[in-house]
Amino acid sequence: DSLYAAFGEKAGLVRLMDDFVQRLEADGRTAPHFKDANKQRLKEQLVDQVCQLSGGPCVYRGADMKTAHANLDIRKSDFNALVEVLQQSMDAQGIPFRVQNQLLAKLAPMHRDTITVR
Ligand code: HEM
Repeated sequence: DSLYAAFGEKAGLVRLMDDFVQRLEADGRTAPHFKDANKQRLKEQLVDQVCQLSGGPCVYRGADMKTAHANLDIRKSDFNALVEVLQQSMDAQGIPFRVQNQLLAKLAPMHRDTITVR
């Protein structure tokens, strides 16, 4: 079965990203970064991006990761905090650990383009 199916297809991803962005705004480590973000657009782009990455029928049309994060002050610790919040969110949605790790493996290499402060 595809990873997309394991995430509950489009409806599951919409639920996940709603919850994820809410947690990003609530967590003291990530909140400052997302204070001025367009949360609705961000959620939609995350749904499309993860839908495509997980083998779903979507096409991600947002900015490439380097461009999207270029003007943001993102450190390795911020990246790690975001991944931890995503894990909390996937736990809350009942996503199996094995499935969580399959997504995290696809996101991990993006540290190169999203961490802007070395
Ligand atoms: C695997 C890691 C990451 C992925 C997959 C990811 C994904 C995305 C996507 C898809 C967008 C939307 C691009 C667009 O609208 O065209 C975005 C924007 C953004 N991301 Fe990330 N991101 C990652 C890491 C981070 C980290 C670590 C932070 C900060 C803690 C961060 C903060 C932001 C902010 C503030 C925006 C802009 C929102 C706005 O201005 O409306 N991202 N990201």
